[in-house]
Amino acid sequence: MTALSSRMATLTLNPALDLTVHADGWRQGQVNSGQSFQLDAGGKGVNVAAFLADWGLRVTATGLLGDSNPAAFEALFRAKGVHDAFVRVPGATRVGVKLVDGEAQETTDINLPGLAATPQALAELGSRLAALGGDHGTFVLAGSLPPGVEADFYARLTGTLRAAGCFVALDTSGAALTAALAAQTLPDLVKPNIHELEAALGRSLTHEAEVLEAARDLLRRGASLVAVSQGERGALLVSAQGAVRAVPPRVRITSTVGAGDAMVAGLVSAHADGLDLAGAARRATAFSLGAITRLGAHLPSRTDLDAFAAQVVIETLRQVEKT
Ligand SMILES: Nc1ncnc2c1ncn2[C@@H]1O[C@H](COP(=O)(O)OP(=O)(O)O)[C@@H](O)[C@H]1O
Ligand SMILES: O=P(O)(O)OC[C@H]1O[C@](O)(COP(=O)(O)O)[C@@H](O)[C@@H]1O
Repeated sequence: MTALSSRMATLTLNPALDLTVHADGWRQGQVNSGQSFQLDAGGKGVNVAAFLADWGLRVTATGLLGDSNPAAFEALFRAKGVHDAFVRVPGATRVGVKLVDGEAQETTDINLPGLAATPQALAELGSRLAALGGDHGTFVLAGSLPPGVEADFYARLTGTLRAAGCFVALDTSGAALTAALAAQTLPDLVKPNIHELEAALGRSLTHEAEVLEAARDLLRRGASLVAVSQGERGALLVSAQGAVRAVPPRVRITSTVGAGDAMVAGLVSAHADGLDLAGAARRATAFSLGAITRLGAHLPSRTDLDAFAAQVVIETLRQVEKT
């Protein structure tokens, strides 16, 4: 097989067991009563793999997984038919706390650092990635880097994978995103949210024109699609075809956890299907709407996704050339 294979791989160096607590009207610094809780296997690449598998694609999930609490991940992979290529490492995968206030329609996330990666674990992961590179044409590199991993990990891996002819999508934050965006070889697809992009570039992007200019700069430097998500304001997508804003309809939110991961999965599936920019924006937003209207990384039926897609408003943005 060649790197043009349709198989996709997602990489999660820092998975998380997401503990969602529903506590309507909860107040910071007070004793609160909650209504319910749920524990889901998560982390960015895990979620992307789950969404892609729900869409019907063949997916391998790799990364580093604690060997003392892998059951929820293994059950998720079995249920979705995701090939489990995670390296097991000693210890427990972190828990991520997600506090949902259904009244205020607000989700508060507390993400922890995660298990430190040892040189041995990283070496084993390197071998596994090299093997996957032989028969996977698309790689999604997603999530924060755990302690023990250099900030330029994604930047270097992107260079290696793209040199091998793979399509690379990146969704990360902090120093890892800064390094990846400053690298010689950029990922094909980048999906930061607006706050992550501002932090990575070290400047605020208040006006749409500033976001567009930042995205176009990444295109000039080698990316083929930049999607900047902005929560309920939707997302701005920029490619060689132009720029669009995808505005979601108002929906009843169950939890916004996984909204961005679903968008990444939608964009990757749109790329695989050769959709144009507007089609990709519609598909990706429909995936996000599917994610925020349910708990865990599960897509609704194709009928429901089509209904969401039909409600997304695609605004074409004018190219404002600098004089
Ligand atoms: N409150 C919301 N209402 C409607 N759509 C939303 C809402 N929050 C997120 N989305 C959808 O999910 C996409 C990704 O959400 P965002 O919060 O920007 O990503 P991330 O999870 O990476 O921070 C948005 O572009 C939008 O389409
Ligand atoms: O790797 P990070 O940046 O710490 O994020 C981990 C968290 O992100 C999630 O993947 C959700 O991400 P999004 O809400 O951005 O889609 C959770 O499952 C997980 O707890």
